[in-house]
Amino acid sequence: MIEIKNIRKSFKGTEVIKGISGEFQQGKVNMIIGASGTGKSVLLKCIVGLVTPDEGNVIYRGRDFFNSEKDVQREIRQEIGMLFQGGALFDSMTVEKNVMFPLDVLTKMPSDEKLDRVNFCLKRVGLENVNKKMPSEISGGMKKRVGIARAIVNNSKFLFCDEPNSGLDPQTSILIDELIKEITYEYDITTVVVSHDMNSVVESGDYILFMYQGNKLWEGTKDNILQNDVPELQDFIFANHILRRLKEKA
Ligand SMILES: Nc1ncnc2c1ncn2[C@@H]1O[C@H](COP(=O)(O)OP(=O)(O)OP(=O)(O)O)[C@@H](O)[C@H]1O
Repeated sequence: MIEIKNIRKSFKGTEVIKGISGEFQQGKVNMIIGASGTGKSVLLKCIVGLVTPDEGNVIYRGRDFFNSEKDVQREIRQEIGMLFQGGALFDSMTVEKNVMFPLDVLTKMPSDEKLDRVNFCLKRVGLENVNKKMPSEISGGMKKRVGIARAIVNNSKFLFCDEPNSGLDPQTSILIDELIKEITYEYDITTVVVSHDMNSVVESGDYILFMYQGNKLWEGTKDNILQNDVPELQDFIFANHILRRLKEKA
């Protein structure tokens, strides 16, 4: 589990995260949702330690990240896998080298063991016989799969995904959502996904934190999000015309 407590962050006197708390459960897909510019990415960066909050705590299975010694912070960092927007693969490295990268940097594993682990993860995300391809030779959906393989290669306990569906067609988006869900449940990972894709939210959101202008306005699950009584969340959800029409018919 990851607990966040009263996170605040300002840039040049403007507060963009205004005291957010929440609990991201282990073995669940936890989602941070909200409109563009509302602070989702800044909150995610505070959680993974890329940005230091002005106030608040981020607690990884009992370890308070910002109040820990450097070696504990390093230990937590090694347990984190990240899937960045657009995949963020290294263009000059093969698929195999991309997935192996965290093992090269973070472990002293022998080469044959590293290769076995890379092959296992590539197979797990449905990719075989692509080891020697360059990122430019594979599709956007395949790049995301490679990104997921790289994020779990070091047996991550925490998986962060920033807009995993960006740039994908609706069918590929669904496959990527399914993969993130399956991996989360199978390996009992605490997964946190930043998204503004309502399809993903209603399919995957075991826990959902809705942000609006730096505040948490609602939290709940995919099973009760459509019954919320928060006008800002309703506007966010029903900005999707199909959902709006379904609501009007209901
Ligand atoms: N390093 C920074 N310096 C100053 N302002 C920043 C910085 N990073 C983010 N902001 C501001 O913080 C606010 C929230 O940005 P953020 O990127 O978290 O939004 P978001 O909800 O992730 O949006 P999107 O869905 O478009 O990615 C914005 O007003 C942005 O301009």
